[in-house]
Amino acid sequence: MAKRSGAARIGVLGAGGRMGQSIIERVLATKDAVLAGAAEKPGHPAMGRSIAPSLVICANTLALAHSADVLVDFTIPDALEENLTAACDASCAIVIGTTGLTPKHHRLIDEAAKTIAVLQTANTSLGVTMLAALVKEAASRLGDDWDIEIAEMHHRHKVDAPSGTALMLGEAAAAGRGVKLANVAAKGRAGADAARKVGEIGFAALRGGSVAGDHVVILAADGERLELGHRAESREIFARGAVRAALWLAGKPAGRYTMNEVLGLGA
Ligand SMILES: NC(=O)C1=CN([C@@H]2O[C@H](COP(=O)(O)OP(=O)(O)OC[C@H]3O[C@@H](n4cnc5c(N)ncnc54)[C@H](OP(=O)(O)O)[C@@H]3O)[C@@H](O)[C@H]2O)C=CC1
Ligand SMILES: O=C(O)C1=N[C@H](C(=O)O)C[C@H](O)C1
Repeated sequence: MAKRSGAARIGVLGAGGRMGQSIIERVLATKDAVLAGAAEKPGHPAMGRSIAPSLVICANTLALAHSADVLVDFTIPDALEENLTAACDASCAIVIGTTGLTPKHHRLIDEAAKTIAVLQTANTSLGVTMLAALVKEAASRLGDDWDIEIAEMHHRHKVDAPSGTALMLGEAAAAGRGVKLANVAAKGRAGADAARKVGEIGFAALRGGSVAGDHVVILAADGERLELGHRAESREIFARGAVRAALWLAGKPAGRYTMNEVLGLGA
């Protein structure tokens, strides 16, 4: 990947979306970043919209990848394969913030990371990255008699549940406990047979209004409760973290990187 010289050129995918718009603003306000362009899916109402002098939102992800050092993808899971293919074909790094990813998507990311630099995270904020480390530590030190539950609230438009961040915090708790999340996760309890099972990590998802993203991990024992949480006051924090990650990733050799590395918290 020899495309980089000077400021990093960033291409934004999902440019008409809530995060896409916020990331474009952040790139334009960042000294070391240059907006290479922005793309949306064909036929999107934002197509052709002006985003900077002589730059409009286009539908050609591959052309954008060729003109960028790094793509920033906050779109939908179904767009991931095409976005990774374009990034690999153009030898362009990619930051993936899209949530709702399945194991199949993670296999595609691992495969792409053999060719290009890829950073995937469900949450680009500094606070949540730190929170995940704290949750892992707490889960590893407190015994199995501490029940772990994760609650989150997001705006009324969010389509995936539990949030990618809630699942990431669940992974952190499970890793602290030395178990696999898939074996202990309880998502959306309901009905007359929903009593908590020993060792479960439970999830509750609330949706409403314009909430940017609230998460709390509750560790509950007999007689006491530890709550570790984070509240996003606006999408700006995610955009700030995404651009920071993009600048860090541009020019890196092929591999799969983490937000912890961007923030110097270790792999
Ligand atoms: N990692 C993090 O820190 C954060 C992650 N997210 C995640 O980012 C994703 C986007 O969130 P948000 O911006 O709120 O959602 P939006 O629905 O507002 O934006 C997604 C955009 O992507 C567009 N899109 C769909 N398919 C394609 C495609 N093939 N190519 C290019 N663009 C496409 C959508 O178009 P259309 O509307 O027509 O479908 C839409 O404009 C979600 O998965 C969300 O959970 C959000 C915040 C922070
Ligand atoms: O869709 C959102 O808005 C958000 N999605 C991410 C998630 O699923 O965790 C991150 C953040 O909480 C906002």
